[in-house]
Amino acid sequence: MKCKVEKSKISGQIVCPPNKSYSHRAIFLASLAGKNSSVENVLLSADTKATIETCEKFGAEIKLENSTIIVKNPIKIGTKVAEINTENSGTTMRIASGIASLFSEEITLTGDASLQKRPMQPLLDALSSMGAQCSSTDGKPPIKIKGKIKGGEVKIPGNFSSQFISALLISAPLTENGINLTIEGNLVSKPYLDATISTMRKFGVTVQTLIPYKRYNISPQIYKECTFTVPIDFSSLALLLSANVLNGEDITIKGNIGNLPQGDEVFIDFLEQLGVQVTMDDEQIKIKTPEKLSGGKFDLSNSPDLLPPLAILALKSSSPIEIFNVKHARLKETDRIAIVSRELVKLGIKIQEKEDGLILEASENISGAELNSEEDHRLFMAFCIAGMYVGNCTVTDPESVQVSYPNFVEEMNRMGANLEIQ
Ligand SMILES: O=C(O)C1=C[C@@H](OP(=O)(O)O)[C@@H](O)[C@H](O)C1
Ligand SMILES: C=C(OP(=O)(O)O)C(=O)O
Repeated sequence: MKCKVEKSKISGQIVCPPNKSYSHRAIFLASLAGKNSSVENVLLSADTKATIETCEKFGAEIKLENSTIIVKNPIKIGTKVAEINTENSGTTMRIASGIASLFSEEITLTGDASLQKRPMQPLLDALSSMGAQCSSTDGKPPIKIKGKIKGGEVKIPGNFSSQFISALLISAPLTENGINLTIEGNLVSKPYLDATISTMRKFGVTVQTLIPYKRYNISPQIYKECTFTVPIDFSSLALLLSANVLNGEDITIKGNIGNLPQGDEVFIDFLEQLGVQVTMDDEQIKIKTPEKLSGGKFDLSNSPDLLPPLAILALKSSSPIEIFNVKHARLKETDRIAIVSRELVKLGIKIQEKEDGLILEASENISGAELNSEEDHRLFMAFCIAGMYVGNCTVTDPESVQVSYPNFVEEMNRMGANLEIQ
């Protein structure tokens, strides 16, 4: 399927979707805690449904009431587990692998074609060093894990994905000995580790930080019952804000902003650097956009998911937008550096692809094109927003929005966009 995109102006109010990363973490931790933990304002998307189904396979009983998840019975370590398929969700795959290592029976985890290309070896090596037997296809899913790990000293490289470290932290309190964790090299996507630790704290577990983003100690503990409320998703908000900058007229974005750490909040600073005025309180965000953005250099090491919404702002920028320090964006649902470079050039943006980022500059000749999003939800949404600015575009794979923002197309059209699924 594809989506035809005509030049569009959008206006009015829109509610930002709940946060995907916190929904995953809270569903897992509520399922590991005692009876009757709940997660309010949970994101219900294909990725978070994969997490719910994974917890059910691990033996949890979960009830859904409107947008609240209630765990009737927690995960039972030792339940006989059939194969787990986490579909397109890297977060689910990584955290579930950590939990699988607490079971003594072998568990197979797999995912869709995209997930089968994403790295798992550093996490499997870390679990093996604690006594698990792990196998995989070239370090990628499908993988097999046979625990059970007892904990102890573990080392893991930080330069591929913070999700490996989140996975070890979440499983650590449930090991016999606890875990002493050392992160080797520079850690990417650091705020996602803060998100993991904050969520663990809400569920009554303490992570001792010996050296931030380097050394952690987690003693044996139990997760305690909690009612967790999920805040808005700054990664989805970044897409809404870039839609507003390129195509918006008097838009108000609503949602529970909360005070939990979110690396992608830095998008607000990026917009200000580009010359956009942002007004924000606890419940809503409004912006005022200049005729032309001013360009600049942006370090996305801690916020890789901002690459698509930031890259498309080059369309309205008088100077280049340089994105750097984000080689790990190549390890997502697609190689986002390569695909953004390959596709946005079709609109007439001049692009230099670097190993760790992109330099993008608008040209005189901006025109519509057929854009291939390669079934990557963030690329599909960013390309549609770019298409709304340029006009006369098509973007492939509209169904990918199910992963993080299921009603994206309907919401854009409600606000006046001209997106037609064909
Ligand atoms: O833990 C998480 O919820 C996530 C961590 C980040 O991945 P990496 O740590 O692999 O960069 C981010 O890109 C992803 O969308 C969600
Ligand atoms: C990379 C992403 O998610 P995950 O790693 O969970 O697949 C994403 O949502 O952009």
